Amino acid sequence: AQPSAPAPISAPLRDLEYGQLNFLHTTDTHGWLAGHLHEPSYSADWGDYISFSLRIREKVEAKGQDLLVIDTGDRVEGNGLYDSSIPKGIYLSEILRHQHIDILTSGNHELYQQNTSKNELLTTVPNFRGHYLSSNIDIYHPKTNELVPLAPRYKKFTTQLQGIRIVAFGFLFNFNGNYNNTVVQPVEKTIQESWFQEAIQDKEVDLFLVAGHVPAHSPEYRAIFKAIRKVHWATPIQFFGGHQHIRDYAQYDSRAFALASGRFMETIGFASIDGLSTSSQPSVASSPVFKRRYIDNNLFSFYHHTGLDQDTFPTEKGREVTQMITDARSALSLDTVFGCAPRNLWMTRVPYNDPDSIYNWLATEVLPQALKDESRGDSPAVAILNSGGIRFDIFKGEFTRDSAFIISPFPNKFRYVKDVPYDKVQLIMTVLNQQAKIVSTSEDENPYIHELGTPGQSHADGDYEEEETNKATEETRPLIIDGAGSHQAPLWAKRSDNPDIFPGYTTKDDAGTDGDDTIHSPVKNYMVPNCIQGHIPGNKTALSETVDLVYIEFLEPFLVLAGKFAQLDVDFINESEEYMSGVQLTDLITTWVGDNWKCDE
Ligand SMILES: O=c1ccn([C@@H]2O[C@H](COP(=O)(O)O)[C@@H](O)[C@H]2O)c(=O)[nH]1
Repeated sequence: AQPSAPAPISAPLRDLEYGQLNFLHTTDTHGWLAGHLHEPSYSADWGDYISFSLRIREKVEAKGQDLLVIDTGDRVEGNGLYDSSIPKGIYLSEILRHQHIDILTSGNHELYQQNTSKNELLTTVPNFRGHYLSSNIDIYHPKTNELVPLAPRYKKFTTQLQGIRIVAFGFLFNFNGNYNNTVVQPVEKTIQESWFQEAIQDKEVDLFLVAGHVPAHSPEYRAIFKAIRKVHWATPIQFFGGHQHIRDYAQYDSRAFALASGRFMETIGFASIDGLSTSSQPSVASSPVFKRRYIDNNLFSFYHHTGLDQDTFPTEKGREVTQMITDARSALSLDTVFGCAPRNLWMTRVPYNDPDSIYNWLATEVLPQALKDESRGDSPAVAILNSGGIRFDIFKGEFTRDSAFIISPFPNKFRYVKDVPYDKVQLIMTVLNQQAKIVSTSEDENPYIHELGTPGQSHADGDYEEEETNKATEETRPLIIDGAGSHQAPLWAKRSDNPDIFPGYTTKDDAGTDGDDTIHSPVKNYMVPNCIQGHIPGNKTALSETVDLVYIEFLEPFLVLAGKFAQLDVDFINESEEYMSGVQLTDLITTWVGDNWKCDE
């Protein structure tokens, strides 16, 4: 773990249930390779994960079993380790490559910016040659401008020890927010292509392995499942997915399961299958048995599952990578302090209009006080942000350069159109928040396009409180211990009634409620709107009838549609101009923090 990471806390654990074939899975790591430096439950780093997978490999191979390591994308955007370097990702790419990954795929975040996908093609794909798969993404090659697959479409291989014959694919969900140097083909169309149909005709297959940046429960995975089942009524299928930032496990039939392993290096997913045929034993009598476990990413869990301790667990490679991360964080000055947060500010743990909501803080303090384009004189403005652009909580204590990128990693600037009737702005807000389907930018029924809000909640089941004004009660508020001095406050505390249990993941999935390795008490979450607004009154106290409509540029395609619906006669693309030229939301936040959150001497 990193030198400043908190020590993990002991807790009751469920064991891993190994099988003939075992998997470790990460997804949506978003640059958090240093682990969480304020949360003991997730405080292991990528070096520890490397040691963990090496130790698990030793353990399973000693029993003649196999291990495969999977990563399903969104490795970038979301942490200073990736976003603060110039160019972005130079340290992250080097750190990542030290993990042996058997199958990896691209997420949507690898494709938002031109440089990110270019870096994927020229650096990450070669670093993981033979392992990176891209079944439905093409890229215009930066040198030839020819449209080429980002990586091979699929591969067939056999496992090292048992010779399990696997056909593997690597998909991305039907994403259409990519920069125009890449092309994402819808999954449903891709599976009609001849290469896919030929790949699934193979009769010498013991397992289909579908890795992808695709939710475990999704129309895309159902389509792939159906396509394979048309040809193979009984061959086991193991899907690995992601994108929604949740722990999830979907059962498609008794021989097809999908695992999603959370977000931000909080979770190491584990899956196993027993009862598979192999090249030397092509038919098996029994049905395969599938298992899953979500491991909290910390050393207490890692020691427990490997049966090792602080002396015997670390590997040389793991230690080296931990040091690489420390060096990179130092070179990037990620611990530079901009100010000290006087309290915790939450994304979804309190209602969004609560004084402790990060969105309330942005709407009532940061936007009104820091967003001002001098060239607009006294003109009042209403500024709109999508809540999904904010990615993490702020903990009481030091607010660092790393915190800024963790909260707001995207290089999004502000734009505005002038003289918009205030009532039209409010109508647009209603459309964005309540009529998500209307602002779908796709002709097709696309279940992800309206993800203006925070990733997990657009697909939340019963875990989110709908009632926005509902106040969290004492016992449902996360239990906090204030950090000493100006240090950040850790996000945990043991409960006095049950000293072994503290708040964390309590996952419900298609296999039940016993998936998490660590037994936790639940944390309550509240729905937040897709978009929030801040009022910038200028020198006037009351809002006049027309305002500057200021918006974060990510919202533009959605505003075009919402504007039409609100019968606002504005051409957002051609009539808008930059507001506070060159300033990004991240800059606005850091400036406000520097001006307002002084640290006590
Ligand atoms: O420039 C950007 C890019 C993305 N967003 C927000 O992020 C989600 C997608 O993130 P996932 O991790 O893939 O869920 C997107 O829907 C936006 O809400 C952004 O605000 N700005």
